[in-house]
Amino acid sequence: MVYATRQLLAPASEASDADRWTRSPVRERMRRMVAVLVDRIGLLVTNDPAHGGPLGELADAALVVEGAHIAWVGPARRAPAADVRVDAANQAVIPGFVDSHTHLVFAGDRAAEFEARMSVEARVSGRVTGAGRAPYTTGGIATTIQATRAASDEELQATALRLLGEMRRAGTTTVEIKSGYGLTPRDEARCLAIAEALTEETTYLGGHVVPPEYADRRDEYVSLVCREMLDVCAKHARWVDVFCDRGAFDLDESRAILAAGMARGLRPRLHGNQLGPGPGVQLAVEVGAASVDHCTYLRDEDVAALAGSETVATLLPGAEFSTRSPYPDARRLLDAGVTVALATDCNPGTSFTSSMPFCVALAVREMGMTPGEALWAATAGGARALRRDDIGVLRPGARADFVILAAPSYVHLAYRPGVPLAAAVWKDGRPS
Ligand SMILES: N=CN[C@@H](CCC(=O)O)C(=O)O
Ligand SMILES: [Zn+2]
Repeated sequence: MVYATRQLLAPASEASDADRWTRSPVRERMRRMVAVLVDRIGLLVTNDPAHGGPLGELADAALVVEGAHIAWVGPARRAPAADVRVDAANQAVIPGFVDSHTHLVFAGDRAAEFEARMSVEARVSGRVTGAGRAPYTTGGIATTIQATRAASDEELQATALRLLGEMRRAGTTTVEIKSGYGLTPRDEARCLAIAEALTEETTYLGGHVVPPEYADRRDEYVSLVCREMLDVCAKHARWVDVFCDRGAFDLDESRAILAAGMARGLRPRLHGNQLGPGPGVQLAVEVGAASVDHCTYLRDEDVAALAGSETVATLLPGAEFSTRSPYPDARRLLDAGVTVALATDCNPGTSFTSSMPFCVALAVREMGMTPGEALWAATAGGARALRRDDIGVLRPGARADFVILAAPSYVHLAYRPGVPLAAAVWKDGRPS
């Protein structure tokens, strides 16, 4: 089982023998005592600058796992003794991907919307051109809201679990999950409760769009998001997010939604500058957001504001791919000194991919990132976007989340696009 959801959701009184064993302190102590040596790593990416450069690469390396954490990292010839040895067969090992932006709790399918968007463009222009003929609009979100409200908890959970399984098999070991397709107090709270059973990184996105029933009562909806909806959602979330963009929320509305969440102890992050230039980036910097996500349309002052801040620019190339929009200019951000992360934005409307390797390949091919920069952004960058220092890095004390690739180098993630290269994925010190 990739995620121990059943144990998390099952009331204690209903625990089976297997559940009791899974949680038993004896098992936990036994697990901690076993040291696992991952040996013969041809190329180890640690993301620890102590080993040189941002990627902290080590050739002919090894690492030792104890319990859920990394205990030792270094040259294979100096590896300490261990209880169990795993042979990496001279392949590359990288930190697990940190997918810091996903919308996994939803129901329904929008393949028809995608097909129409692709087909209209081709028919109008007579050939496939860039964006502008049939651009993505936020209108399609209503389709997913309707399906999500109609779905049972079990259906929503099953979809999220299926997507998490896809992610894990591709090498992702940490996932942020947003609400945002319920948009009633009851539906947002149940979406977040489902997300909370799957990850620590949950995000309240009642401010995704104004749902159709509030179309003529925007102020009432913003008030609902800031009060009654937040009241029932805050306990399930670590983060508050808002979609500050054309067709979603304006600057004042977005500021109010973030302020309300922050007053309840949630930490801010934003969707911004996806559909056009706008105030999202400036607002993110103003409120000290951990991340502003999309960043497709940036003015010079936006880049400068990010460069002078702790706010990460999280780029979501799956969205530009699936909406046939211009890609964000990662090179411009990196050259200005901005911290860049990559994430999938997995959602049924703009980016129905669960694959971080696909996003890495797009970032390298289309956004001016080197393979090394893209790998860092998909691992350490994602960790920064979640303000975490225990993931996205392989050093003693960090979580033992890593991927043994079926490749001699991480460069293959972009060099061999679409090819499943995650040979083994370890999460919390265990292969999964
Ligand atoms: N940009 C806003 N929200 C999603 C898309 C939502 C949808 O179309 O369903 C995104 O991150 O791309
Ligand atoms: Zn999103």
